[in-house]
Amino acid sequence: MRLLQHNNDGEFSLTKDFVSSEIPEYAILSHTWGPEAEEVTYRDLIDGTGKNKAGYEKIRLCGELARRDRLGYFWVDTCCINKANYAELQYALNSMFRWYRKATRCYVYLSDVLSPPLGINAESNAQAWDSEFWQSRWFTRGWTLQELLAPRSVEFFSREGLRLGNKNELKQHIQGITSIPTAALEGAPLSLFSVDERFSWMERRQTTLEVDRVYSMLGILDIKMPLLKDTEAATAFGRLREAIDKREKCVQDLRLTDPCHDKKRIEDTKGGLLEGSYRWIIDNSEFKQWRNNQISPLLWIKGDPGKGKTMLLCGIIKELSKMAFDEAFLSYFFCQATDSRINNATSILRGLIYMLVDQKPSLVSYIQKKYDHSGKELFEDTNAWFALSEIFTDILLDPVLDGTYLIIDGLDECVTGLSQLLDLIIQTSSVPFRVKWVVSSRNWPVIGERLMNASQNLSLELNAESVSAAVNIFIQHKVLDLAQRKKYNNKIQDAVLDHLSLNANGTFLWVALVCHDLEKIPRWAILTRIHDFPPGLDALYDRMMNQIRDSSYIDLCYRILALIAIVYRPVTLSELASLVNIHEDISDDIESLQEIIDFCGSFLAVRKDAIYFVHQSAKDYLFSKAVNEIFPSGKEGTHRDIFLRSLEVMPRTLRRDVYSLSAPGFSIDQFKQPDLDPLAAARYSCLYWIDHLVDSNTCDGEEAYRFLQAHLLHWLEALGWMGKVSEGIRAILSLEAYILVSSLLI
Ligand SMILES: Nc1ncnc2c1ncn2[C@@H]1O[C@H](COP(=O)(O)OP(=O)(O)OP(=O)(O)O)[C@@H](O)[C@H]1O
Repeated sequence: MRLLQHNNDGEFSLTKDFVSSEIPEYAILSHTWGPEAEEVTYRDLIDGTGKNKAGYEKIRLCGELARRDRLGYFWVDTCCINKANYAELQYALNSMFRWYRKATRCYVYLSDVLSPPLGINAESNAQAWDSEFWQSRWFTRGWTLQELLAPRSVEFFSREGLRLGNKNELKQHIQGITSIPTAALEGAPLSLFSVDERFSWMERRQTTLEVDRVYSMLGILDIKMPLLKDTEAATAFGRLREAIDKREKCVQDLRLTDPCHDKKRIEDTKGGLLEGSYRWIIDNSEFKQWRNNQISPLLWIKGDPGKGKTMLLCGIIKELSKMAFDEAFLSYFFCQATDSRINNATSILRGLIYMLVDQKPSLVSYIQKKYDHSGKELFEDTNAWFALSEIFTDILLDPVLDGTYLIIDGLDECVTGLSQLLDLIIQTSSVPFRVKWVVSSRNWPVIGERLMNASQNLSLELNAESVSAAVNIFIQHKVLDLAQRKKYNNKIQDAVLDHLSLNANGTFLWVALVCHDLEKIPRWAILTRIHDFPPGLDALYDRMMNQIRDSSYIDLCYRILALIAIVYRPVTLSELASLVNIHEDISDDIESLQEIIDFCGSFLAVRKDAIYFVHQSAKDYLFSKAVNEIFPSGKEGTHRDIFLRSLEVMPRTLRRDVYSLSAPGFSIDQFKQPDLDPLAAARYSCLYWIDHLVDSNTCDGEEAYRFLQAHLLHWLEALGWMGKVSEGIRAILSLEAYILVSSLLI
């Protein structure tokens, strides 16, 4: 970027061409062009001509204002770009938005607005000024749209160079003139506004050349385009739309889940984030050292189950999100072993990249070329990890991501590809990368061996005092809530508070589980039963298990727990009903299904119709301490049960034209799923029946063959409605491999 700088003689001259990382602070001018001959060009400045041109005055004004604001450099589009150089012009067109955004100050020179009123006749002058401002040509031109939106500080000046106000002070006027939402004027990320809405801001604006309307939108849409030849000008808008459509398709295919929604769901499932219980981290010395880059850009937060790592990371994200947009980007991922969509290294990379391109869409350029060759397969085939890690490292080298924060919660819950993920994290937390990482995990030696020396460590056990204080805040909050809802008197409230404080041992989860159980105990029984809750997570799980053993529904509870522990993604209540063979009369009765889940102690929780383990440690407990009871025929037996149940459920549901639409060729975009979805109970089975067959290790595909013979097309139709045909093809390929291996074994 070439800037202007004052000389000793009071005039100004061009500087060298700065590379991005070296650009000093500068001011920038926004104006409308007069007749071309009157504007000062790059050539004029090189040749020392142009002082007599009318355009010289506004450059001088910009220089004076920059000096007033203690800025040594300034930039003016008429003379800082050598338009005779094609490569430079192309670079400038694609960089203009960023240059306006990075400017410390932007001065808008309104050549058709006179100074605001002073002294006598102020009121009538004010009206004249008002109407000149509203009618100013500056608001009708194409390029000035990005000059209004991109910079943080925009000040308006009259023809005489007097200050009229800044973007914030004149916000009401500007909003009225342009119809641009106030949030966008206040600097909200433009990616929050739809592409169509952003196009609409340009609708009534003009540019000298039609093609400039396209170029002036590039930054606003955060897209890069090569310069078009004159012959291509007529199709410029079409090309821009096409580039945007291609980009959107690529991002859609990249998105597996939205980590932002996962975070909301996890926070909600865990009962909401309590501010007082995580704020200690902000003042923690290791955290501060990491923030100040003193030891390592990689912070590893480690602690035992239920110590509050996930919620702590939610809190850290909340704090980091308070940074101004564009100061740094923030991308995160919450890993959950219980959900096959978010429990592996490839999904983690997809999530992190998705969040980055969502905030900075032009980063898609690092993916687009490969995606244009391979389509969605790029993110899904056997080489997906390699392709994605290459894309990820390229993206992280982009200077625009300097100081970006990357966060992964639950490395111990990354079931596939943990080792390669750790390598990548360590690699990208060193020079030349300038991103900062926060990762969390349990105290697992396999993770410790890799991260211990490569990161700044923050152990929750070594910060026991802060964690205990945070747990106490959590206890007080939970007990107060219980006391209010269950109308405890002071004696009961104090007894609960005492028992929890004495036994929590710095473990949030223990408190959460006990409070969950206290909900079900009547007020009058609390004083006698509060001591039934032993300290320690495992002891609490033992107690829950004993309650199931003593209940009349032991068999049903075991089948449900086994199923929820084995499924590849959380199932809904109606899917559960169809998969564990619950009595037909209640399979549609949500309240009864919910009651059945309650029989499983506090191991399970239902959120938004989906069933989850209350915590990963509950599932771990079942696998380590109750595996023989829950899985009498081993895990393979449960896989086989789910497979066989799926083969019963699907034929009952799937049929030709399952939604009774009659018309062939019905577009999926026009389709609205009915409230009573005929596929509801069979969705899980359609997606995963083959995976369960494969994992059951049962050496015959006879049942599968019979099902496919009768229902292959029905199944494909159902997958089509679910938008999961490619998953079906992947499943068929794995069935084929499975049958092949099985037949060799026979
Ligand atoms: N700041 C907080 N606000 C509200 N609830 C919290 C907070 N911290 C912890 N909890 C409660 O404690 C429980 C356990 O916390 P969390 O899941 O964060 O532990 P964890 O250390 O990530 O466990 P694990 O390593 O086993 O996954 C949560 O389900 C929630 O109920």
